[in-house]
Amino acid sequence: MKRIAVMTSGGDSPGMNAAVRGVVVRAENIGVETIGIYNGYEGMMEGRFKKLTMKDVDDVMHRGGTVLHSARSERFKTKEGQQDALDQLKAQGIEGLVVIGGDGSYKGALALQEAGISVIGLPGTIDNDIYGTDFTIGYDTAVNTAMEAVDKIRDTASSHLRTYVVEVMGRDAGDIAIECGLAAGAESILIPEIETPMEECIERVERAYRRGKKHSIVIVAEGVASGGEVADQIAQAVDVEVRVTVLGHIQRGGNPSCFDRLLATKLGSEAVNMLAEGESGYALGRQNNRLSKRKLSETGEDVNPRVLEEKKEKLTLAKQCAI
Ligand SMILES: Nc1ncnc2c1ncn2[C@@H]1O[C@H](COP(=O)(O)OP(=O)(O)OP(=O)(O)O)[C@@H](O)[C@H]1O
Ligand SMILES: O=P(O)(O)OC[C@H]1O[C@](O)(CO)[C@@H](O)[C@@H]1O
Ligand SMILES: [Mg+2]
Repeated sequence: MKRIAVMTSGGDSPGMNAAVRGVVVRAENIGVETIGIYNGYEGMMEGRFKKLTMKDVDDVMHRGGTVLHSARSERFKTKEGQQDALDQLKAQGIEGLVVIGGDGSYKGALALQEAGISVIGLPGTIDNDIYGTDFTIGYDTAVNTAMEAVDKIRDTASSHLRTYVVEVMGRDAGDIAIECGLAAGAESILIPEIETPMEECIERVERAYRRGKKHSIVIVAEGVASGGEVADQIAQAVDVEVRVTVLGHIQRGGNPSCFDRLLATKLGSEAVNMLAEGESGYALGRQNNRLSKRKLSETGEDVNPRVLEEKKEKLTLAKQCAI
C-alpha cells in the first residue's frame, strides 16, 4: 500500500488531532504516504485533499478540535454524493482510508468500504456511543469538562440553597449525563436510553432537601428534554428556587486528556498497520484494556440488536450507583 487518506467527520472531539498524528507518523515510518481530507465527507466529494507529513502534525497532539476540520454532509448520504467521493479518491490513487468520527460517520465509512475502498473506522466522538469500544476518543475529556462545570455550579447552588438543572450534550446518548452526574453526585440523571418518570426525578430532589442537603443537582441529556422544560416541572412541584445551565459546546472543546491522547495515538497507528496488512472494513477501539475490532457492518443499532442491549446494560449498571 503506497498511499492512504485520513479524515475527521461529524462533531469534533478532543483527541481527533492525536489520532490524525498517529496515522501520519505510523504511515511515514513504514513508507506510506498520507493524504489529509479536509471538511469530512463534504471535502471528500469536493476533492479537498492535501499531502500530510510528520511536519504537519508536529504540534497538534495537545490541541482540541480537528486540524482537518469536520462537517456533517447530507449530500454524502446520497448515491450521487458517494459516487463523487469515490471518483475523487480514485483520482488521487487512495488505496486505504481512515475515518475518524461517530456512528453516523461509520455509516458513511461502510458505504465506501462496500464500494471497494479499504476503510478503517476510529471512534472519534464525545458521545461514547460506538459499539465495540469501551471508550471513544474525546469522551474522557468531555465528561471531565462537564463534571468540572457541575462542581462549580454546585458551589453556587449550595450558597443559595437552589436546585440546578444542568443540560449536557447527547441527543441519543446518555453517557456524558450519567457519568458526569454520578461523579458529581447529582440527585437525578435523565438520559435518552432509559426513561425516568418526572415524578421520580422530583421525588429525588425533595428527598435531598428533606435530608438536609443545601442544594440539588439534576443532569439532563439534551435528547430527553431541554433544561428549561425540566426546571419548569421541578419548580411547579417543589418549593425551591430552580436555575438552568446549558453546558453546550464547551463539552466538545479543550485540550485532550492524557487518556484521549493515548487512545487516539494507539488507534491511529494500529489503523495504518491493519491497512498495510490488507485488513479493512473494521472499526477499532479498546475493550477490557485491549485493542478491539468489530466489522463496520455490525456497528449500527439498526442492524445489530447487541448494540442497544450492550448500551442499556452499561447505563443500567451506572444508574444503579446513583443516590
Ligand atoms: N446512512 C448514512 N450513509 C452515508 N453517510 C452517512 C450516513 N449517516 C451519516 N453519514 C455521514 O456521516 C456524517 C456524520 O454523521 P453524524 O452527523 O451522525 O455524526 P457522527 O459521526 O455520529 O458524530 P457525532 O455524533 O459525534 O457528531 C453525516 O453528516 C453524513 O455525511
Ligand atoms: O454542533 P452540532 O452540529 O449542533 O452537534 C451537536 C451534537 O453533536 C454532539 O456533540 C456529538 O458530537 C452531540 O452530543 C450533540 O447533540
Ligand atoms: Mg453520532
